[in-house]
Amino acid sequence: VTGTNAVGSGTGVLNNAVSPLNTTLSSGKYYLQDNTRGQGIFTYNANNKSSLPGTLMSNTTNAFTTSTDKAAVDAHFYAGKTYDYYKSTFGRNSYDGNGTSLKSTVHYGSKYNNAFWDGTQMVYGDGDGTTFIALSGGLDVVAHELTHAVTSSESNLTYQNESGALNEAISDIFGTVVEFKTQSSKADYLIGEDIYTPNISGDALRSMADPTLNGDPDHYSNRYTGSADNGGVHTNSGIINKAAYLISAGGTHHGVTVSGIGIDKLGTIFYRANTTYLTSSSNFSQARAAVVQAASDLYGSTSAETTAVKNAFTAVGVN
Ligand SMILES: Cc1cccc(C(=O)O)c1OC(=O)C1CC1
Ligand SMILES: [Zn+2]
Repeated sequence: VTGTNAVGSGTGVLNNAVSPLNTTLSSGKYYLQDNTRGQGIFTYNANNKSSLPGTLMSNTTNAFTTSTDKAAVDAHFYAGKTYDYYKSTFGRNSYDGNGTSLKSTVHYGSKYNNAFWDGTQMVYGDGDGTTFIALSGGLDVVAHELTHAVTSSESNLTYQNESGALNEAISDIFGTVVEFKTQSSKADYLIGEDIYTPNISGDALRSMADPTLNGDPDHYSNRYTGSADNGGVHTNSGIINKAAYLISAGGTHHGVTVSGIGIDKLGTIFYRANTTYLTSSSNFSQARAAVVQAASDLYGSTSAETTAVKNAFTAVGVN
C-alpha cells in the first residue's frame, strides 16, 4: 500500500514480545509492510485457504497481538532479521541482490505441517499442533526458506538427489548461522526446534550436530539412494550438515579430527561457494571442491580454515 512508515509491536508464536515491527500507515490502517528493507517486506494472511498471497495483514492499532497475528508477526520480523544478515554480512540486498521485495504468507492451508519457498514467496502452515505449531515461529525456519530464494538466484541447485540435498543443507546452514547471529543466547545446531513437537522438549526436525538422531545419515556410505522426497533431499542433507557442523564446531568423526573455525566463517565460506562455484548440477564431490576453493580464496590454501573444510568433508566420506 502507499502510506507512511510506522513502527509497531506484536506478540510472536511463542507468546514473546516482538518489537520493533516496521509497518505502513495508510488511511487509518497499519499494514505489515516494512519499507525500510530493500523494496519492502510484505506479510499476508491466507486465512487457512491455499490461494496466494492472500490479504496483506493490517489492523487499526499497530499492535499485532491477536492469535491470528502471531504467525504473521514472526514471519515479518524474522524475514527482516534474515534480510539484515545477508545485507550486513555480504552487502546482499534481498534474496536476488536487487532489493526485490520479500513476500510471506501465513495460515496457509489447514493444519499444514509445511513451510516452503514457492519460487516467488515464502509460505507457512500453522502445523497441526502436534507435529508443528505455526512454522514461522522459528527464526531458523524463516532463514531456511529465504535461503532457498538466495540459492535459486545463485547456484540454483536442482532440487533432487545430491544437488537437492546440497540445496537443503545450504538452507539449514544459513538457518543456523542467522540463528547464531540473531538469537545468540538460544542458538543451536538444531533445525526447527522452536516449532517442532510442542509436547516434546529437546527434539527438532533435524540436527546438524548429529543427523542420526532423526535417522538421517552423517556419512556418505549411508546415503539414501531411493526416490522418496526428490531422492532424499531432506535426508542426505545430513551428510553435508554434519560436515558444516564439524567445520564450525570441530570434532572427531569416523576417526577424522576437525579443528572448528566458528559459525561466522562457516557462513562466509558457504556463501562464497553458493555464489561463485556451485552450479545447478553440483554433486557432493563437486561441492567439496567448491567449498575448499571458497575457503582457499578467503583464507589461503594452507590455512586452518581450508584444512578444516578438507578434514570435515573427509570425515563424512566425501572426497
Ligand atoms: C517443514 C518442511 C517440509 C517440507 C519442506 C521444507 C523445506 O523448506 O525444505 C520444510 O521446511 C523446512 O525444512 C524448514 C527448516 C524447517
Ligand atoms: Zn528446505
